[in-house]
Amino acid sequence: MRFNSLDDIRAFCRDLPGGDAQAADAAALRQQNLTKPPGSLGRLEELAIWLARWQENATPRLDRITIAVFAGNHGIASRGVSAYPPEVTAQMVANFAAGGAAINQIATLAGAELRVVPLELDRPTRDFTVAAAMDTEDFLSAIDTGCHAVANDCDLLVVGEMGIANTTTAATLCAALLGGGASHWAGRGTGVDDDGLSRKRTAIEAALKVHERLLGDPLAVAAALGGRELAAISGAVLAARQRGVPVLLDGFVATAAVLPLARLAGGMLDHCRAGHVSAESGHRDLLRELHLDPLLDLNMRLGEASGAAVAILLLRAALACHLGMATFAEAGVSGAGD
Ligand SMILES: Cc1cc2ncn([C@H]3O[C@H](COP(=O)(O)O)[C@@H](O)[C@H]3O)c2cc1C
Ligand SMILES: O=C(O)c1cccnc1
Repeated sequence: MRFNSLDDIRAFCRDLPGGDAQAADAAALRQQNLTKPPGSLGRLEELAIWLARWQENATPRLDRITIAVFAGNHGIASRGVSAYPPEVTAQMVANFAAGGAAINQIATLAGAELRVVPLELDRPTRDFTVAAAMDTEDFLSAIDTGCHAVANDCDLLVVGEMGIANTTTAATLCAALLGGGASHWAGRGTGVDDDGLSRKRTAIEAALKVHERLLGDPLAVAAALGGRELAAISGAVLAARQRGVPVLLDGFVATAAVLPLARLAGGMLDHCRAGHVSAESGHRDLLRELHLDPLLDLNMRLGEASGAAVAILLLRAALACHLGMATFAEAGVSGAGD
């Protein structure tokens, strides 16, 4: 799939694929017949049914899981909004390739393929307190990169990011599209001190002023106040919707990346689940705004898809029960009131 204009994206969002209701009904019926009191596996039951709906298959699979970590650099990093220098983005991309990051360990444990996608790291986006971070062409190109990260035969997509200063970008998108002010959405990210947090708030406020006239247009906001790796995440989420691939979102940054899409169309994130709620302040409120109930709450605040990757293990538990358990009839177990 290729979006040649912002209007192409808007058109796709107006006519979203709805998943397979029959596959979901069949999976729900199977859950009723498995050897357990109805509902006793709690959210694991709902997760199995959700996989069936969005894979369009009553017998869902988790044979091929892709974790896509998109990386980008941000002009706003020059404002002293991160505890780390921008070189760390490329250095961590090298660390992912060498197998030395947290996500490498969790991906291996979860049986998932890790795909790291750097987006023009030596050409940071513009400082959005001065000008638009990206022009439309740049934004669409990042969306396209995200679309290409989703294979047709993928059973589950997990999205995350690496980009020094991108918690400022994420907070700016939230403030622009949800209101509430810079202080509400700015958190400590990699661990900025009080001065750093204050620089973050100042940058967000300046950006909101400079781009005030765009604030009613979610895609214009995503281009002017976003980042390439966030745009790529939204592209991957769009492609997943088209290709019948359910998605796990990682933390604050990955969730903020899809906020502009959610503003375009109710139901846009129905094929997505929040893998976890990050300790980054703002994530819990953002999830509430998007009606996403996180699967895990582990006080993690790393990014790089790590929280969502841990949640793959829960999906594997849900699927193992769904596919492997016996029904009451098969096991000769009496039902309630038999
Ligand atoms: C060594 C290291 C590894 C990381 N892995 C993810 N992030 C996370 O931290 C960054 C966002 O925080 P801020 O907005 O404060 O810069 C992103 O790159 C994010 O993925 C990391 C950050 C560091 C330093
Ligand atoms: O929740 C996140 O996405 C996050 C938190 C801190 C640093 N980087 C990312």
